[in-house]
Amino acid sequence: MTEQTTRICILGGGFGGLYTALRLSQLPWENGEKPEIVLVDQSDRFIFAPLLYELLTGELQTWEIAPTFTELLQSTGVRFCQAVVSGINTEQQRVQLQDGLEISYHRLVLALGGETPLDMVPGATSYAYPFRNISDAYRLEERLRVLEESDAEKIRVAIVGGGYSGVELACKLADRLGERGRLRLIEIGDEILRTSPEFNRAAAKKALEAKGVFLDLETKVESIRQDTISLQYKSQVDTIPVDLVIWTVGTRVAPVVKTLPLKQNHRGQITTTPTLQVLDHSEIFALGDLADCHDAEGQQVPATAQVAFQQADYTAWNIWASLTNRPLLPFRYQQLGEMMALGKDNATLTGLGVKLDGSLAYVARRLAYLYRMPTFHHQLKVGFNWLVRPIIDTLS
Ligand SMILES: Cc1cc2nc3c(=O)[nH]c(=O)nc-3n(C[C@H](O)[C@H](O)[C@H](O)COP(=O)(O)OP(=O)(O)OC[C@H]3O[C@@H](n4cnc5c(N)ncnc54)[C@H](O)[C@@H]3O)c2cc1C
Ligand SMILES: NC(=O)c1ccc[n+]([C@@H]2O[C@H](COP(=O)([O-])OP(=O)(O)OC[C@H]3O[C@@H](n4cnc5c(N)ncnc54)[C@H](OP(=O)(O)O)[C@@H]3O)[C@@H](O)[C@H]2O)c1
Ligand SMILES: C/C(=C\Cc1cc(O)c2ccccc2c1O)CCC[C@H](C)CCC[C@H](C)CCCC(C)C
Repeated sequence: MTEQTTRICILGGGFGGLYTALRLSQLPWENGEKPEIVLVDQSDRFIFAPLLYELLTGELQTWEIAPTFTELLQSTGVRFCQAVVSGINTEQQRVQLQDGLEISYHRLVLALGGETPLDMVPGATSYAYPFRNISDAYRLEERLRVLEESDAEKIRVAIVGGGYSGVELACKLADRLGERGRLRLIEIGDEILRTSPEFNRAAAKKALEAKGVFLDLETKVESIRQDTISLQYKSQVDTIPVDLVIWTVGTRVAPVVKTLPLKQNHRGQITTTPTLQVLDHSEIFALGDLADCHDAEGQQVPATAQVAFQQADYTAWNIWASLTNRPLLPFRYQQLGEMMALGKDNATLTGLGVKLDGSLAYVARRLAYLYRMPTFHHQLKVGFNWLVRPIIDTLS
């Protein structure tokens, strides 16, 4: 009788899934122990979301922030399968794909991330633009191009959500649109960037003010139409003409995750143990935005790339440990700080005892993200381009 190779199936190739696959491929598997690693994603590209805004300003190109999985997984031994996950039979340990194929697994990694809910107010699904992935960025780019080519004197943009995405988008778009832009940032609370360190919040407020972005605080979006947005402020509703509404509020787990017979919290996130295993299913690991995870100290971890990136190391290690009869490690989250883009030559950074803003923070943020990019080969390609491109641009 032939013994079947152990198969690890990773669903989702974002910060959680891709980095788990890469780490797993680097672990010291002994001869004959090396499992088959399969990474499944609906897209052909990994997306480095923290740098997604830079596509809109032309500062970066698609290949830099969204390399293909084929390129990234070259010579790692990880098999990539481009497919939409439609279900999981947790009893038979089989993943169902939309094209009808099935993949059986010995260990399963759930890392499907989240999506932006557009059904929070009437009209948003039809008229608002989300900003989460490459298709969103391309769709938004196309709308901006049409507006820029129109003969309208002003381009009126409303950005819903004064969190990180809303603030970063507002600053980048203000720089792109220049004098033609009329931007407003709509925030339901009485403060933007509620969870940010004071230094970053102050730098962001200063940048928004300098760029003339109008702040609507304590303001709720009532509804969105093709060319208007209705805003409620202190029980009064105003309807304002707009050319573009961008929706950045909320993260919801994908519908396929909701259908799984696994314990979930009120937001649909899957409950994990500190070792990142799913309750009652020690063969299934969950991480990133879809996981409800309390770390070794009992702290609930936020839904960020920084967290998913760190969880990937633990997930890979714990899968390796579970297959080689070693003890598993509880996830220890290290909050290293946060960085924010505040335009085409401005950023803010608070972390590891360092506080920076302006162009220095801009460069530091770029370097810190270069260091976080997947694979040394991709880092080299991108880093080389960042060094050489300004020289070519100056000469041409
Ligand atoms: C514009 C933007 C900027 C951000 N900036 C930062 C930042 O600066 N710092 C930070 O810490 N966090 C940032 N975040 C948050 C961060 O991107 C997420 O927390 C992080 O990506 C979560 O990682 P994940 O692996 O859970 O999911 P993701 O990285 O979203 O990956 C999920 C993957 O699953 C795939 N997938 C989904 N459903 C299916 C399906 N049914 N079948 C097959 N594949 C599927 C997707 O294609 C995707 O590749 C930002 C988010 C956005 C939108
Ligand atoms: N640079 C970075 O580090 C970075 C960049 C992007 C994303 N991220 C991470 O990715 C995740 C998502 O971030 P995000 O910025 O996209 O979203 P977010 O953090 O959820 O921010 C959304 C903002 O919108 C507000 N809001 C909620 N409902 C609203 C409504 N109906 N109308 C108007 N405003 C409303 C929220 O206010 P309340 O807070 O009062 O609810 C919050 O300020 C977070 O975990 C974040 O840390 C990080
Ligand atoms: C705040 C820092 C890291 C946290 C962090 C934030 C994210 O948004 C992530 C997204 C995705 C994956 C991981 C993370 C993540 O870990 C970085 C702190 C950086 C330090 C404070 C110092 C940075 C030094 C520069 C690299 C060099 C500066 C040179 C300068 C221009 C002279």
